[in-house]
Amino acid sequence: MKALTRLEEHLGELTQVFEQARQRAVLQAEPVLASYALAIDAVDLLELFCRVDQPCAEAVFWRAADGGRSLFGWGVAAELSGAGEQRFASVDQQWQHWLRSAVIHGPQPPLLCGGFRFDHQVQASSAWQGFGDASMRLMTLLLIRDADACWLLCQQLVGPADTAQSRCEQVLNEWHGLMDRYLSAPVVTPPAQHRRDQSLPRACWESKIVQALDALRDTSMKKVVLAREVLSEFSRAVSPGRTLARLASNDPAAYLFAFRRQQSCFIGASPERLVKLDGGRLQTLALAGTSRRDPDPQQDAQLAQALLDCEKNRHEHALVVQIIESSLAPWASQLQVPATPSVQRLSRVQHLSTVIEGRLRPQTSLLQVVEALHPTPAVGGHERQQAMAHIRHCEGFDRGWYAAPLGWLDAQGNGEFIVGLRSALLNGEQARLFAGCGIVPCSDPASEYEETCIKLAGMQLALQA
Ligand SMILES: C=C(O[C@H]1C=CC=C(C(=O)O)[C@@H]1O)C(=O)O
Repeated sequence: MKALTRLEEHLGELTQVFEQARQRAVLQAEPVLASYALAIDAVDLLELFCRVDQPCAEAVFWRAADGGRSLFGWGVAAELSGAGEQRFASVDQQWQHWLRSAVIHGPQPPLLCGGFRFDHQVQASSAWQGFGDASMRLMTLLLIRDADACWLLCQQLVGPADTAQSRCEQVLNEWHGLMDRYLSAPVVTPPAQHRRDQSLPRACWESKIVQALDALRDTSMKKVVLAREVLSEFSRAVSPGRTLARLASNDPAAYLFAFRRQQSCFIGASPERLVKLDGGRLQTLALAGTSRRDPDPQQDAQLAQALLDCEKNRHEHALVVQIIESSLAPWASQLQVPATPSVQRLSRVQHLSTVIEGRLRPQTSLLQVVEALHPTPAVGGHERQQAMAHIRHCEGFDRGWYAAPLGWLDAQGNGEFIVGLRSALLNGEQARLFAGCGIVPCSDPASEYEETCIKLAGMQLALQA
């Protein structure tokens, strides 16, 4: 807590940074990005997220699966958005534009975090209002933790008509709001009791799989991923903090994320990295092919071996590897692609997984790679346009940010995006849960349905009182 109260001591420097940005903004006649970072004592960012768990907070939490970087963002200073086909490019261009004149101070560069809608061609349903086709936010306060090092980043967009003082005040107001919530006694609300679930009846969903199998037989489409949405209702508002804490303890090997926007929170524990970029080194992951886990280690090892030996799962997986490799080729060199997959174990499921590494080509940005990869056949299908059209016409609900790229990028071009799987959209007493499966010609509708149930179980457990 001591670590979190030092901002006032830096007010002089903070004002100087904002003043410099204001002067540039006057010269350029447009707002200028200003960021000020300072090292602070290590803070448990998950605990921070849980303690400031109150409705209407604009907050973000993100934690890498390898226990690497965690982020906690509070308050929105500015947002880069985009719509339609150009959404990745337009965020990229606006970000580059801001960075050309930015005033940056301290040991961490400015950083955006947010996400992209799964399919920009589908109109957002009312549940997903506020999330956008592309929405990368400059959070007013961003806490970054890498291993034991921790930083506080204050970010603002300073306009020509602003004063440095007014910008400082905004940062301090957010800071005090955060501290008030953090330091006040936690509001202990009784846990929400699960009331009921609504979803497409099993037979109807399985008939969609039969329809997909027909399409795989009758067209040149080779794979399509179909998902289910389950609308769960609870006795009272579901707490994002409590849910996130449970996800963290139930599945420590997953990426954790929570995007709080107005009354809603998109939350999850995803096993799937889309792409990580660190100093030009690129890492991505092909993840497809699933089996359940078994509490008995011997049985569990047998299930893993059966997954590796299963022709259907190997085919489903190989398609993902092949497409990721070809999608990356224009953007990355020296690609290393292992010939055989390994097994990635999570608490409830195990997946076939292949780590793919390479070097980013010059003049290429992280968002160009994200755009090239999304949607991989692990969440869309192959051929991509055919599969997307099939999902659009047959799935029957709005995926929103489910199965979409979520993550962060910084002013040095580094960043990481994951795929928004094993997730739910919380809104008051309701939670929409999502899970899907890759359908290939020999898929069995009943087994696919059961696979979605296992994939949903992690979130269901986290939501349970
Ligand atoms: C689409 C999902 O999982 C994908 C990722 C891993 C394994 C998958 C599979 O085996 O079908 C899916 O492609 C989901 O969890 O909703």
